[in-house]
Amino acid sequence: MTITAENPTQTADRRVLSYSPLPTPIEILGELPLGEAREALVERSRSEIADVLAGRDDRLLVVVGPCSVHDPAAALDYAGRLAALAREVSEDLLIVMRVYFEKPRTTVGWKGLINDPALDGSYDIPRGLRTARRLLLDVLDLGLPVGCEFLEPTSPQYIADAVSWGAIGARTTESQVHRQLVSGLSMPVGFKNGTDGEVQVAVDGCRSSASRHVFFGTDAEGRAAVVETAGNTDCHVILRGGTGGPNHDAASVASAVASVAKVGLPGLVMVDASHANSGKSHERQAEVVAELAERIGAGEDGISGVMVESFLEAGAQSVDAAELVYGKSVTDACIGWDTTEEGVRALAAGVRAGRRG
Ligand SMILES: O=C[C@H](O)[C@H](O)COP(=O)(O)O
Ligand SMILES: C=C(OP(=O)(O)O)C(=O)O
Repeated sequence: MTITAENPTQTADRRVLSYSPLPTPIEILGELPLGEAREALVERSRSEIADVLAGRDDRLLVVVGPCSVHDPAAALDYAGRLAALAREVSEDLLIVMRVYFEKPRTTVGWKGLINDPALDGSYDIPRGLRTARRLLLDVLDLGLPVGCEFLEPTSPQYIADAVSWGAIGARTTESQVHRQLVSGLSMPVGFKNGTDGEVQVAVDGCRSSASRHVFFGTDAEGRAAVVETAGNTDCHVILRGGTGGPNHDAASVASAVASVAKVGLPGLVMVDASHANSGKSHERQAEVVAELAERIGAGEDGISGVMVESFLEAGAQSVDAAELVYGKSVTDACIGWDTTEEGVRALAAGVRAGRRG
């Protein structure tokens, strides 16, 4: 039998339907360059975020924005409002916009704007990469740093230069592939606790990613490559609750802080007000944000950051709806803009009160 690229062997790829080439990272970066002004913002904000996460800056990091981006225009509209709010509270809060393009699913579902930008199963990933990168540049132009979850091991090659903070989700926090990836990322990265509520896997993720790793990857030309990384020492834990219930309460935070401190990490964690900490209810999420603001104001230490899922409209809608409501999440329910302003201002007031106390 003749060995060809289309038919390299009889026994492999029996379930692969097709391969189609992606543009290389260098092509996309060349089409949509970061440029000096945005680069300066990314550099500055990464270092400010690292300072907050290590307790060298007494502000609170707030990663806030839609559960997922499905409509770049609505995301940019949101970014314009958030940029103004971020300026208003900048003495107390360091605001990073959640601009999530990759969605890890419990089973199956829409996997985000990069995977399926038309939301219709056409999976135009090259278009998704370009749309995502364009949006990142546009958000940076508003003066707002951006946070993304990294899911596909090669996607950071196309966008990570524009990202100031990264996340590894609950479903991948225990994955060696993702820990290796983080070890080479240039920005601070948060590891979520596992979906079962286990915090140690996130602590282990931080420890693993702080190390040098050698692994399979791709280079900027899109070639398969051996990647060697130096390790990322700016990693932290995110408490998102689990199947056993929430873990945003003071006792859970103190216990997580003890776990991170035990391995020599700064004794600080981020608390996700959404996901299993809100039972995916946006109404409950607003209450969790208010509770966290109150506790920070009362002098509780240990919380360096808060994550909030927020969009223009409250709630969520099905991605399959015939007509989508503008500015409403197609994944998890988000708090709406008015509630977001209230919550962010409450967190800022909490930080001020905590400093006085
Ligand atoms: O943040 C988003 C979701 O919680 C996550 O992607 C899992 O979603 P699913 O359980 O609807 O698949
Ligand atoms: C998927 C997310 O969260 P988690 O990994 O905590 O479920 C998310 O933050 O979008």
